[in-house]
Parts: sequence; C-alpha cells; structure tokens
Amino acid sequence: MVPSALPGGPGGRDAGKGGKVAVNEVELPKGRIADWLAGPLRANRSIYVKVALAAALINLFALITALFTMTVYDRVVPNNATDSLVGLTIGLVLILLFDFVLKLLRAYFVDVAGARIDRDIGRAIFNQILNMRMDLRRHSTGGLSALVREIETLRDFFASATITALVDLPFIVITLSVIALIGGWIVFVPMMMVPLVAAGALLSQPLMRRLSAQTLGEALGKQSVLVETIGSLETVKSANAGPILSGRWDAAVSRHASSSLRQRVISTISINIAGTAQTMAYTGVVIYGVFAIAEQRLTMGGVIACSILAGRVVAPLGTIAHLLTRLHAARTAYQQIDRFMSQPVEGPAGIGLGVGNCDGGIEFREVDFRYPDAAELALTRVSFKIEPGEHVALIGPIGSGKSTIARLAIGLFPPSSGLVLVDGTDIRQLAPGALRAKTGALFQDNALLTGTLRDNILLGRENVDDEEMIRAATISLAHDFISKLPHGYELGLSDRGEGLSGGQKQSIAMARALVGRPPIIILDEPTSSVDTETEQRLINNLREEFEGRTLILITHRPSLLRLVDRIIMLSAGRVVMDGTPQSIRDRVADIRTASRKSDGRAA
Ligand SMILES: Nc1ncnc2c1ncn2[C@@H]1O[C@H](COP(=O)(O)OP(=O)(O)OP(=O)(O)O)[C@@H](O)[C@H]1O
Repeated sequence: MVPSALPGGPGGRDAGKGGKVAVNEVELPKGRIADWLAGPLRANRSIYVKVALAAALINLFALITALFTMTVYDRVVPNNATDSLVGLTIGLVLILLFDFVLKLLRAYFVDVAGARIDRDIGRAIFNQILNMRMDLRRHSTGGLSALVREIETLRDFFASATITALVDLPFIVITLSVIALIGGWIVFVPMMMVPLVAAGALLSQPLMRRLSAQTLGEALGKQSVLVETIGSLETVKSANAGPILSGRWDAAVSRHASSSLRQRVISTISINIAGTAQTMAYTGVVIYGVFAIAEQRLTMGGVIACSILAGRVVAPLGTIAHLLTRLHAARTAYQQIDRFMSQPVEGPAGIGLGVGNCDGGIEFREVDFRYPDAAELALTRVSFKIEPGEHVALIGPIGSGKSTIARLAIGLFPPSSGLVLVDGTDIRQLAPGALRAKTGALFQDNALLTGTLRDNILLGRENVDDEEMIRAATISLAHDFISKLPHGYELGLSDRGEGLSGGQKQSIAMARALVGRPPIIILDEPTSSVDTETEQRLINNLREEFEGRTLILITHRPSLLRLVDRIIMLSAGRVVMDGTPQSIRDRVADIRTASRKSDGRAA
C-alpha cells in the first residue's frame, strides 16, 4: 500500500454524553455559537441587514401614521382644511404603499434566510451522520431523525420574528419619547405596562426551560417508536406485536401531548398578558387623555396619536414575550444538535492517509473490543495476520465475534485496545473512505437503497463501466434474473429493496461487493439466503474471482470452506484455532474423540 495525504474529516472534539431520548440541559460555552450554526447565520448577514432596515422603516412609518392622525384631528378637522387633507392623504397612501412593499420584502427575505439556514445546517448534520463514529452512536434511528427535524425549530427562531423584534426594541424607546413629546406625563401609562409584560415573560422562563427539554425528549421518544414500527412492519405484523407497539405509541404520544400542552398553556399566559397590557395601554391613554383634554394639556389629535403609539410600545413586548417562550425550544434544539455535532467523527483528526496500491494484508494485533454500553467484550486479545491474497474463513458459534471482526477490519468501529492494520498501517490513520474504496463488503443485512439495480450495484463505485457491472452481476448470479426483467438494470427499487426476494437482494449485494475488483473482499454469510444448488454455482464462480485478492469469509456453511486456504475459529470473542482447513478438521476430530472417550470413562 502506498499511503498518500488526503484531506480527512474534521478533527475530533470531545463527545458529550447523550441519552436515547433523555434531553438534559447542557451548559453552553458562554458567548460562543457553534460553527455549524454561526456559519449559516454569518452567511445570511446581508439578508439580516436588509430585514433589519425594512423593520426600522416599518416602525418609522407607524410613527408617521400616528402623527398624520394627530394632524388630521388637530388641524384639518377644526379648520375644515380639505386641501391639506388631500395632500396629507396622498402622502399617507405613498407611505402605506411603501409599508406594504417593505412588509412583503421583509417576509420574503426572512424566508430566503430560513431556506438557506435549513439547507446549510441540514447539510452539516447529514455529513455528521454520514461520518459519525459508530461506537459513539447513542441515538436510535427515530431519535436521530427527530433531531434532524429540530433544525426547523432553530430555523423558525433565527429566521422569523426574532430579527424584527430585535429591531423593534430600540423603537420602544423612540416611540415612548415621541409620546412624551406629544403628551408629556401620559407616557407613564404605556411605560407602566413594560415591567408588567416583562415580569410575565421572565417569570415563566424557568418553567418553560424545563418543559422545552422535556417536550423535545418526548418528541424524540415518539419518533423512535414510529420509525421502529414502520421499519419492521412485516415482523411486527407476523409476530402479532401490534398491541405492544400500540401501547408504546400511546404512552409516548400522551407523554408528549401532556408536556406540550403545559408548555402551550404557559406560553399562552405570557402572550395574553402582553395582549391585555396592550389594550390597557391603549385605554389607559384614552382615559388619561380625557382629563388632559379637559385641563387643556393635550389636544384630541394628541390623545389619539398617543393611544396609537402606546399600542406600538407594547406590541413588540408581546412579540418578545412570545419569542422568549420559543427561545427555550430553540435553545434545547441547539443544545441537542450541538451535542451531536460535537461528537468526534470517524477517521483521523485532520489529514487522513489515502490508500494507493493496496496489497490487501490485514492484521489484528491484541485487539480488544467492546460495543458501546455493552457489559462484555465482544473481542478479547484477538491477534492474526492475513497475508495479501490469502483466503481466510472466520467460523464459530453465533455471537462469537465474526461479524465484529469484519466491522473492525473496515474501520466501522475502532478497537478498544490493540491495533488493526491494513498493509502494515494502523487503519485509524487512514481516511475511512479511502480504505473502504479498496474493500468490497457484503454484510448480513444486505441493505439496498432506493434507486435502480444499477445504482445499487455501483454504489460508491460510479466510475465503473457497464461491462464490469455485468461481470460482477454474472459472478454473483444476479445477472440471471436481471437479464429477464423488462427494465433490466434500470429496474427501480423502493425503500430497502422492496420487490426483490431475499436471495435476489443477496446476489445484488454480492455483485456490489465484487464490482471494481477491490483488493480486499469481506463476505458475511454470503449464501445464507440461497439454495444449495445456487450456492454450488456461486462457489464455482467465486473461486476464480478471488484469485490474488484477500478474502475474509464469515460462514456457518461447510461447503463455502472450499474457497479458503485458512480457517480462524472463534469462540466467545477469542481466537481458539487458526490453521489450514485440514488441520482444523483434524483438531476438531481429535477434540471430539477425546471428549467421547472422557464421556465413556465418566459413564
Ligand atoms: N451493535 C451491537 N451492539 C452491542 N453488542 C453487539 C452489537 N453487535 C454485536 N454485538 C454483540 O457482540 C458479540 C459478537 O457479535 P457478532 O455479531 O460479531 O457475532 P457473530 O459471530 O458474527 O454471530 P453470528 O454468527 O450470529 O452472525 C455478540 O455477543 C453480540 O451480542
């Protein structure tokens, strides 16, 4: 193998602790937003400036409209000055037109920013999922997909009323100043509403924070049940597991419904406090105005302008109260996504080594391995060296660690201790993609993806030509049935290869492992879904195919052992025998004879 420098994934950061659905509050590093969120927000800076500008102008127009009303009542009505009214009306219509256009533009820009945030954060999370270290995986499939959905909560928070509300805040002070200028002490009426609304919003915060975390955790739990059920519908039906899953679903839904109901009640209370305060400010100004007019401290137009402006003071507070209730949902979503995004990705930090000419030598040196959260080691002190071009079978009872070795050999999991080497290089130094490009692997789940048969065979090796695809499919016997299909290799498969039999799926997965002639082939139970006659034909095809390439074959089928020149036998995660098929057979026979003898003596 000739290592070459390749850009690897981002460097590992410390993993946070995560629960499947438990959402705990996490302290964020103060004053710093993570790059995955800060980047998209920064990229939208110019849009936010436009939105802020539009919001500022809209506020200004609101002030002008109030002053227009005052002028009409104080100057036009008493003097019957219809000429001035025409001029004022034309001015107002223009302002209203501007206001209308600006509000449309503001909404449009906010949506554009939202769509970009969605796309950028979504891409970052998807890449993190693709590169995630399997040993750090803590989320169930449903939990993970629910987490991705939380982007919407963040998007809504950052791309909607937030910016407008932030711009509205300084206008509270400006509007209060204008009220004071027009009506003097009357300004205290709307001013008194400010602490009332603020207190309503702030008092609900601790509860909202707790409820947001709880609601999100329960949403993840609900999604887990849903995804698990849909993904295993056939098994669920055949095992008659419907009632159990319905029970789980009902429990998850009612837990989620009850906490989101509580969250909504609290949020509605603080939003209604703001609404009531707005009405109180308006009517308070009118009542105060009656006395002010009587004492000739204020004109009728002044009172009306002040009442309109009083509403403008309290309205943004209402928006902020609403935002504060959403802040916690956004904060919880941010913490959860950040915890996931902070997990180290697979592959070496920074630059990973590429794999040039791969000879195909594989070595396990004193490898211990424990699955995440597992009590027992799945592999204990496993050592073996497979020379380039050697054909090795891994055999042993179920759960003895055969598939685990295959997973470690292609770097899906790093060893807990010890070394896994390919051509003498620790695979933790290799870029995972580069290593897997040199490996053809068939695992037990034979996962096929949505797309054509061609897409599924060429998955990850799109540069391979049709001739090579058909060659691989012919060897795996997939060509036998594909050539009889009306659409042939263009047949579209739906979710997970529905529409194909188990054996057909397996032969497609086998063709995928063989296509492009990778120097290392790993086959985990490659004939578990086929009949003995097909298996025999496959063995004949594969014998020649494996010539000069390294093969790790995991099997319970003795017939497949004809393809290998060495057998490694595992038991309870340890290598118990390692030798040629003949030597293993002899030793097994010796052990059986010895055990029969000792049984006989005991009898
Ligand atoms: N994803 C996982 N998380 C936790 N433990 C696992 C996981 N996969 C396997 N194990 C455990 O690791 C041990 C080895 O499993 P492995 O799949 O390697 O066995 P195997 O020899 O391939 O079995 P089989 O012949 O049934 O395929 C088993 O005890 C199993 O329970």
